[in-house]
Formats: sequence, C-alpha cells, structure tokens
Amino acid sequence: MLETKTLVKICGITSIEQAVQVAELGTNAIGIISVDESPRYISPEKKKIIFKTLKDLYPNVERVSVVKNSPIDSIIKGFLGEPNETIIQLHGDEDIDYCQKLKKRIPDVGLWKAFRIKNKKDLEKIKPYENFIDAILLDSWNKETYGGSGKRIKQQYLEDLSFSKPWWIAGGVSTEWIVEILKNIKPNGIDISSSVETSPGIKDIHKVGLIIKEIKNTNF
Ligand SMILES: O=C(O)c1ccccc1NCC(=O)[C@H](O)[C@H](O)COP(=O)(O)O
Repeated sequence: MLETKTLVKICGITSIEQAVQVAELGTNAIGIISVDESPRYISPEKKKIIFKTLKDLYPNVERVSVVKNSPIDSIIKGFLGEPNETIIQLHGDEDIDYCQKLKKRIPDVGLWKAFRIKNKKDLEKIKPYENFIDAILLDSWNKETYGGSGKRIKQQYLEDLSFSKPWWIAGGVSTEWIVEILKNIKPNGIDISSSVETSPGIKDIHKVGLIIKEIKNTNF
C-alpha cells in the first residue's frame, strides 16, 4: 500500500531568507500573513517578492496568503498584478457566499477555509462549506486573536473527524504533540507557527528543521 505522508505548512514567514531556509528544509507550504493587525503582517510588496522567489526556486511549495474578512477587491488588489500565491487561506468569518464569489474571481488559486473551533457546534458549521473550498484548516478559538495564538483546540473536539476535503490541524502545534496528531488525529496536513518562533514572525530555523523531520520520519 502507498503511504501518504502528512503535509507540513510553516506559517507566518516574514523574510525571503527564512522563506528559502524553510523551503529547503522540506516544508510543503509556506504561509504569509496579510492580516494587518497581526505582528506577523507583511506588506503586499514584500509578500510579492517572497512568493516570486519561492515560485522560482521551490515551485512545488504551496504559497499561502492568509487573509481575514478582507473585501474581495482588496485581496485581488493585493496581488499587485498576477497572483504569485497558489492558495488563499480565509482565516476570518467568511461565509459560503463569499467563498463562491472569491472562487469565481480567482478560479486558479486554491481556497482554504480556517475554522476556529470553540465548541462541538463549530465543527457542524464546516460541512456546508465543503463543496466550495479546496481544504479545511482547524484552528483554536481565542478572544485575543484570530490566529497564531499558540493555543490548541480541545482534544475532545478532535476525535472521529471526517471531511470530504483535505484538512489541516493548526493551533499550538509543537514537537510534543506530533506523535499524538499522527497516531490518533490523522489530518492531511499540520500547520505550525508560534512554537517554532523566537519572536512573532521570526522563526528558529533549527526548531523548524526538527519538527519537519519529526513529522516526515514518524510512521504509524
Ligand atoms: O499568525 C497570525 O498572526 C495570524 C493572525 C490572524 C489570522 C491568522 C493568523 N495565522 C494563521 C495561521 O495559519 C497560523 O499558522 C495558525 O493560526 C496556527 O498558529 P500557532 O497556534 O501559532 O501555531
């Protein structure tokens, strides 16, 4: 039987140097935060340079723009011409109508929808979206920020999950949690940010290497 490897996304990259180092370590996706209140926010101009560099050097690494409740026109404007991103990750309260409208405007860019899970009921909101998005990302809920909090989703909400689209786990993922995630939760991908940082937006490349290696080398 062919083994399917769990994918890795390193999110909140803010420089070309770190984008290239992280790509070299074997990540499958790199996220850039286009949410202006985030300490990891970078401008459309800088994002364009980073994604263009990744596109040229590591074309197989997904280039993910993370946005939150942005008007569709401002997402398109933020491309500064042709998009260099391969994925838009909607990390706010975007509804299905918004997803459909955005997809119509940019059919060649993948659409991932993040759901911030506060309770069991939040999981029930996902199914209706499934036909209108390309992947699901489950993140934790907290009142201070929409993402990058370092907080985990409660374990009890992560049992027996099944979706018709590939899904990613996010929120407080660190090396201590990887075995449990791979053995029992079994997402298609793992999204990591603050556990591998020295400060918001600055990654500890050694830690990034260790966690990617652990994910890629652990088999169940
Ligand atoms: O990272 C941010 O600062 C951020 C701000 C606003 C919306 C989304 C944001 N990040 C989205 C991500 O995909 C993060 O990787 C995800 O929330 C997990 O972060 P962490 O808990 O720090 O691993």
